[in-house]
Amino acid sequence: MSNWYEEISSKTDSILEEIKNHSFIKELMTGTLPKEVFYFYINQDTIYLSEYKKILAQVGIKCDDENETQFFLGSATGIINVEDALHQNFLKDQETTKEASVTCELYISYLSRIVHTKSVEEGLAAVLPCFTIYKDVGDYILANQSNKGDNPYQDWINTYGGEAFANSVKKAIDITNKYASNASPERLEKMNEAFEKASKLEWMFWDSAYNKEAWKI
Ligand SMILES: Cc1ncc(CO)c(N)n1
Repeated sequence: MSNWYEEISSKTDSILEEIKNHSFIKELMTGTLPKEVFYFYINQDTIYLSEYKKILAQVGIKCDDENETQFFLGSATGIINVEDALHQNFLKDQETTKEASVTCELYISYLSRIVHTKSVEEGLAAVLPCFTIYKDVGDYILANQSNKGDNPYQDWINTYGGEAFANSVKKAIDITNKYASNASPERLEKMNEAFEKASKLEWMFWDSAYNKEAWKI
């Protein structure tokens, strides 16, 4: 019997395919991604994660089961501590900015609006691609790369392709499926829209880093 996540991931499969085929991901896999592009990405991702922590905590507060709240609060602190360490490691000795790019600002603002002004179901659907897409990309690279020994980005790849992250992604999916199973058709439609929009924003986030996106003014 299929569940909400299976259905929405098959509907948005083309976005995931576009992400896997993006030059950013292809070059990350071969290790040929220019260093300055990766630094731009990690710098923006540091800014993104500092807001995403708060967004996850907010989703957790809205859940009505204590274990679910614990899971999201734990994700906000635990997983992101791991990611922060990864980021600090890659960014050491690099010049950094505190200014979010247009796309980073858009993604953070979108998630924040959904979790603060919409239903818990929509909030869960909006934050889910951050879990699932990174896991899918991590697994995809691990399964297809031929240079595990000498890829400068291997620590990044292992973080998202690893088992610890997979467990946490599974839990996020299970919680969201549970809420979806009790949602009205109207609310399910909103969940689908949120999942799709956040998935597109994931693609845009990588694309904006690849092009070192600048504010027009
Ligand atoms: C933009 C973005 N989405 C998802 C993740 C995974 O946590 C991340 N580090 N950055």
